[in-house]
Amino acid sequence: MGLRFTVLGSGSTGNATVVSSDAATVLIDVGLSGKKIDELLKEREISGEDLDAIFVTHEHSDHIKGLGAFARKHRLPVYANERTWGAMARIVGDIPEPNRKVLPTDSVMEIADLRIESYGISHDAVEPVGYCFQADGAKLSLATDLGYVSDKVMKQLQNSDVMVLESNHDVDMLRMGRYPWNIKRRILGDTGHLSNEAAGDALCRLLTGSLRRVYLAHLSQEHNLMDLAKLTVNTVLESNGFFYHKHEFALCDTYHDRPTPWDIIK
Ligand SMILES: O=c1ccn([C@@H]2O[C@H](COP(=O)(O)O)[C@@H](O)[C@H]2O)c(=O)[nH]1
Repeated sequence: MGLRFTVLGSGSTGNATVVSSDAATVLIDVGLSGKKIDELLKEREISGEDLDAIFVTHEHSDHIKGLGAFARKHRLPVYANERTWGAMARIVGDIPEPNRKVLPTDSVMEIADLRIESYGISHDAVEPVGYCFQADGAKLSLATDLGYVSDKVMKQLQNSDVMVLESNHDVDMLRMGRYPWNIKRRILGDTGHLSNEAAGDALCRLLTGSLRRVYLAHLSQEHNLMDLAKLTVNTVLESNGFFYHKHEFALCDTYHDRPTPWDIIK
């Protein structure tokens, strides 16, 4: 069991993911209440006491809603870049100084045998990041809240074994949906969220290496369906000549209201 993870919740109602190596366990984002995170951890047979640290992607409430309460309750160190700390200070409240850890964007650190790398992404937060994790020769990449996938991000995601990739909306459903135009424009823009097609396009450039599973994540409950997201991503892949067998590669589900099973990458 060298590297494993579970997505506890995914979507604009709250995001949180646990990544675990042989000797370290970390939580990425606390976008649900602290109480809910405790319940979800219990469902996956771990607890806040098993965690070594929390890593924050950005200051939007669906990523930090329960951060302050959860970090205080379990006395956990919290890692974020300097500007994200500034932007979330008021929402998060008091985190004791020794547990306020600054991890600059595009830097690498290690907790025991788990290597953690942050990378900058395009989203309308002050300095949003994604994270890649490596242990025991395996690589997991988390890539959500992306307006678009830049060449730099693409390079960062290369050689992943498993990815959690945003597939937020179906563009036609969003265009015809009930959100006000300014919000639609934001979601569709370069600092918004990845569509199903954009996720498919990104995968066409990533499916050449070791990639075995991609969890489609941060799906809109208004403007998407898991089956539609998978169909669209598959259609983009096939129209670009990528045909695969189930045992070689799989698209997997995430949920807004329940955790994914533990995925044991290695
Ligand atoms: O009334 C709203 C609804 C949503 N948003 C933001 O839009 C994106 C996409 O939301 P989905 O729930 O995935 O459709 C997300 O960032 C929401 O926070 C909004 O600003 N106002």
